[in-house]
Amino acid sequence: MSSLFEAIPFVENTLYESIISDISTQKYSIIDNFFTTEEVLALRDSLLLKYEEDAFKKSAIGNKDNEVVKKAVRGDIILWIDERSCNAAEELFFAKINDLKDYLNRTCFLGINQKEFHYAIYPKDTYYKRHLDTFQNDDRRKLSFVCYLNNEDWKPENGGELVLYLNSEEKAIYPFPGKVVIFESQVLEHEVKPVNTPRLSITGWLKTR
Ligand SMILES: O=C(O)CCC(=O)C(=O)O
Ligand SMILES: [Fe+2]
Repeated sequence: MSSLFEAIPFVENTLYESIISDISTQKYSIIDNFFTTEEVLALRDSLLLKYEEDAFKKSAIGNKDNEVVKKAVRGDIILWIDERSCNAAEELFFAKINDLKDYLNRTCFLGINQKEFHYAIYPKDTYYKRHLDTFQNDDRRKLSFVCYLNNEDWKPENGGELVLYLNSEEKAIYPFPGKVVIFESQVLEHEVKPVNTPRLSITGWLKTR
């Protein structure tokens, strides 16, 4: 008799295995070219178009039921992405995210069955102070996911490093285009250093119900 697991072919994915290994040993993983140059370009165009349409709003601290806008803590402006009404670029984005999510669920039994993603723009002189990505009234966020959509010529002098506060060191990560950073939402405190050139990204969370 064939078992349920034999019915679903499993192909090991080297990239995903290295992400899983990184997260289990150090609580975070950095993937330099998770998105191709073309994908970044399409997603950046999508972000900029929506910004021109004025769809962004000042981001808030707290979740959707408990929102307070606090400029002293974070200065980015955000736009949530609705997976049910995606454009072509966003569809490709979610195809990659869902593939990774399904792999994580099959290999790590994480039980991820929800996700939420938003575009973010950090205008000049904004930042996001040191924080954890979980809320007092909601601990469903398991993995945080940041994808940078900056121009190819982004320079370290532009600021906006993501700093992860590890046990023994502070890890600074430059927001180069196509790079993805994944980390454990409930464990790793982090911050975004002040930017002196607008900084573009998509941030999201893989969640349990
Ligand atoms: O953009 C980043 O590098 C991190 C953003 C962040 O920490 C957040 O939105 O919670
Ligand atoms: Fe965060």
